[in-house]
Amino acid sequence: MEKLRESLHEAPIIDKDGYSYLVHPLSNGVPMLDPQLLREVVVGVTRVADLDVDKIVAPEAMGIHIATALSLQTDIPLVVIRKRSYGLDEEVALHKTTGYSDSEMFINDIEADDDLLIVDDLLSTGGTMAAICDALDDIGANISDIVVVFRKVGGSALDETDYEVTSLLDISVDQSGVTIHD
Ligand SMILES: O=P(O)(O)OC[C@H]1O[C@H](OP(=O)(O)OP(=O)(O)O)[C@H](O)[C@@H]1O
Ligand SMILES: Nc1ncnc2[nH]cnc12
Repeated sequence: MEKLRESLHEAPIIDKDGYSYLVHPLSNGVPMLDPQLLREVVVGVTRVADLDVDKIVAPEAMGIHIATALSLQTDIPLVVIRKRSYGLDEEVALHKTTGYSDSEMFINDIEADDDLLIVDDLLSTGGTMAAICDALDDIGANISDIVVVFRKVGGSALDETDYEVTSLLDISVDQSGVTIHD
């Protein structure tokens, strides 16, 4: 994970009403995402993830490019959990909160008994992932694995659940920069 580590030292931090927010190619699409970095991440995910699944699931927006690259690499189909409703039959809505926002998301085309790998760029409060896991569980899907690129240390909403998250790097973020926790 050499490129991933290096990239964190160059990443700007912005203040979102007192919340230190990492601006990183994988988490924001800016600054420019180097294909070699994306490749390193996809290889990293394939090494740790359970790939014996029916579908890769990624939340809009910044899980999408990671999950797309992973889908191309593994031939596993991809479902995106969207921030907009399509009003399709069986669409499931969920409410998610992060450290700086509050919004709805919508799940389509996940069925009971689907085996799923959930992929996202970053886990912070865990508000997004916990809401997604609850909704997928209500549908009756089986969450086989959850992999994120970055996990902010210090505890998350997932700690109170049975779901385990694997991260490529554990980090903390404050105004002075990013610390990697090995
Ligand atoms: O653990 P949490 O506190 O829930 O934060 C993690 C979530 O926050 C970011 O998404 P965001 O909602 O900012 O949307 P984006 O992907 O469109 O940037 C990130 O991509 C994760 O999905
Ligand atoms: N890019 C980011 N940096 C820090 N915390 C976050 N929580 C969600 N996205 C984040």
